[in-house]
Amino acid sequence: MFDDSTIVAIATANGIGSISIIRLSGANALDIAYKITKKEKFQPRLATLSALYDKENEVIDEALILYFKAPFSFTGEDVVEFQCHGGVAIANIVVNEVIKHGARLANPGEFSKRAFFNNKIDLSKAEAISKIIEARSEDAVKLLARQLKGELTNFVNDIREDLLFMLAYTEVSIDYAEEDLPDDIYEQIQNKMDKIIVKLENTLEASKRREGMIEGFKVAIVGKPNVGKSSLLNKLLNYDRAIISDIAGTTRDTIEESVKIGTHIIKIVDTAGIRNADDVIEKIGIEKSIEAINEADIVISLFDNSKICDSEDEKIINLLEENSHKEIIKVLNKSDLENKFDKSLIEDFIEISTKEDINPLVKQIESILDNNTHSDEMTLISKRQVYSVEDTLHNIKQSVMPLQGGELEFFAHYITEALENISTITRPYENDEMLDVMFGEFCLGK
Ligand SMILES: Nc1nc2c(c(=O)[nH]1)N(C=O)[C@@H](CNc1ccc(C(=O)N[C@@H](CCC(=O)O)C(=O)O)cc1)CN2
Ligand SMILES: Nc1nc2c(ncn2[C@@H]2O[C@H](COP(=O)(O)OP(=O)(O)OP(=O)(O)O)[C@@H](O)[C@H]2O)c(=O)[nH]1
Ligand SMILES: [Mg+2]
Repeated sequence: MFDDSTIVAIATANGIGSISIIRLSGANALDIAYKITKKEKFQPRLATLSALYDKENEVIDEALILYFKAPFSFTGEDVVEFQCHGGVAIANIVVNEVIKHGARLANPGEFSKRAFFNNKIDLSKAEAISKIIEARSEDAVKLLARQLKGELTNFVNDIREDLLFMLAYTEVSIDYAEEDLPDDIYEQIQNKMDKIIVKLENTLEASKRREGMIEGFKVAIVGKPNVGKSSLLNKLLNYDRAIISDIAGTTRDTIEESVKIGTHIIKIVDTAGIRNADDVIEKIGIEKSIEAINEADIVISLFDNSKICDSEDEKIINLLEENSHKEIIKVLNKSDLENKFDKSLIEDFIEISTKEDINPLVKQIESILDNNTHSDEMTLISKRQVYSVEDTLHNIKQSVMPLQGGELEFFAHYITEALENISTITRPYENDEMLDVMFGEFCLGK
């Protein structure tokens, strides 16, 4: 499936740090380590201090050597790690020397790919590793760590077991006479089927709700012109990102920036003001605001507390009602000025001023995100996983009718397809291209 060359890469980040790790994997890893250290033996899994030499016998560094004897390593092959002094210069010299001794530079994700093909990790775990490295919030890390520890693997295995049970039903029905089968076998199948359907639907729904945990939840700030949307964005970011002015229509395009709130990463979207405009550019801006509402996980709807509520505000209140399934936070801004807004028109609002402390709003955002993330529901972490579950669900639903009609061959056909689809989450077969693309997206040295 891949060549058996010995691969090498710097495993640590490219920059200044106290230690750099160079990782080697493959049949020649140990031999190369002997040559570079002039040693004759390494005890597996025991850190050994040694000088490293180049081909001219000059000392490169003093390093810790760690040998993992196959198959008990991350990749399942012989692995040697050189834990050197930090910085990119030493690490590059070591890599070059290792290459001179016959290793080649690893491709992105190649260590993980080998771990996968040697059955050390399945695909769901490989995906978790890849995403954990890029995760920007503690929440994302915790979610991904669960998948790395096998939560999705177990989920897939449970479903596979149930599907196999159902498939076995068709076998026994063919092999045995009707009267030898348990009376309730059909109900048992139907019960299992209903349970799987609910389980898969819940997982898809929970995963959709928690999509933002990895990439960041989207928070859109909307309102009519001049209510202080850009001022709020700047305040949340803690720097002057957007231009602010008292001229209505200052922001014309949407602005998106990431910031951390509590343990969550959010993407804040500042939008153009929503109003009845004739100006073409402004109209586009308004359409984009509506789009931002559609895409957002949380909508912050801003009103000007120093002005009397007008038809433009009402328009926004209507727009919010159309989106009442979303998390909406209604905010009365400019509360430092004389309050003129008719508060009976909206419920559950927060009063703030972007000139002062906006903590009540931040707390509210945090609490919504906490509620959406702090649960142990099974969560899918990639589009690939979502598609597999959707396809599986589809197959199972297709199998219901044939089961009821006693067409057991058709029933078995759909259940077999469901089995294949759910299995692709952990172990896709005959799909080299997809695997190449996937592992190619991993960071170098992983
Ligand atoms: N120095 C170092 N730290 C690291 C890694 C590494 O490769 N090197 N990892 C790289 O991602 C992660 C740890 N993951 C690892 C996973 C499996 C094995 C391993 O040797 N597995 C063997 C033995 C298992 C055991 O002793 O329980 C095996 O699976 O057979 C090593 C690291 C994070 N930290
Ligand atoms: N007194 C007071 N003025 C504010 C407050 N927030 C914003 N402003 C002022 O209101 C004006 C409009 O602020 P922006 O942040 O540009 O408003 P916007 O909603 O982004 O406006 P558009 O981009 O035109 O849609 C500016 O002059 C701000 O300084 C506030 O809490 N109190
Ligand atoms: Mg603005």
